[in-house]
Amino acid sequence: MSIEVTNLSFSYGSREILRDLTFSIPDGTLVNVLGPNGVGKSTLFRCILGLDPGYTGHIAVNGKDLRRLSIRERAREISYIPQSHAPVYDYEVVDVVLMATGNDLKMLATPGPAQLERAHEALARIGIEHLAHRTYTQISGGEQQLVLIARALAQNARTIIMDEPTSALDYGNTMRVLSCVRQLAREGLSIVQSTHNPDHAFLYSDATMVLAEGRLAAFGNPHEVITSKLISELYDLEVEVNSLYGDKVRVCVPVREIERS
Ligand SMILES: Nc1ncnc2c1ncn2[C@@H]1O[C@H](COP(=O)(O)OP(=O)(O)OP(=O)(O)O)[C@@H](O)[C@H]1O
Repeated sequence: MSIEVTNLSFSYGSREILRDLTFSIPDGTLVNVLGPNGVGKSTLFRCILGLDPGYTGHIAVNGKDLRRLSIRERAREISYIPQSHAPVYDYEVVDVVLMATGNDLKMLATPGPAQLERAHEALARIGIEHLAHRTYTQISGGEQQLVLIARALAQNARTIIMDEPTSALDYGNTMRVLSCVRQLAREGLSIVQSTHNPDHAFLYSDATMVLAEGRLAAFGNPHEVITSKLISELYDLEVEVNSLYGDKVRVCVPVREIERS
């Protein structure tokens, strides 16, 4: 089991954000987390990453109690791709990826040929080896996102957490990044990503987790979880889920907009 969360609650001061969440994410699963702005998706990720240690309950990553892992041990189990970011790396792309390979080095040791090979392998795996010697701050937002995925891969962790990985991307890059992420899950990695687009959950997830008012409102197969009723209530908007291509794919439509036109 990649991630096991039991009775997780978390508060900022007296404000409870997450209330009694219990769920398990098996290996090789792509999970999309849906929920309105401010519901606690990033907070949940921060707890699982060990960045908000003040939670109650129990979190195990790849069978290991999160509280017992050092920062270095956590980095071996789980990698993180943050929400859209201001690029700070004025380095070559390959060096940005190389930085993630340090978790298996001794203290103060510098990366060597093995780590460099791993960085190039990760770039090749994501199909962006041609960017290796470009300056990170001078490539596009979509390319930067792909570099961050390569960086997460080079970290060699079995579990990847992605906080709205496509929020800054155009349509083409969004689909390319999500498709790449799905392929990685098929190869055995566990990936948990937040999204604001339920259509993406239909297209690119094995399971959908829905957070509402601090609680786990639903978790399971996207076709069973994402219903017109749930999405309408979640976003306070009249939405109808429609089926396309013999129900191979479903899409959400805000019906009021159609009635007006
Ligand atoms: N450091 C903090 N101190 C106090 N409150 C915080 C802090 N960080 C986040 N919050 C609050 O906790 C709640 C959950 O925030 P969080 O960022 O987890 O939501 P989210 O679901 O990821 O939102 P979004 O979809 O907008 O990114 C919000 O109401 C937010 O204002």
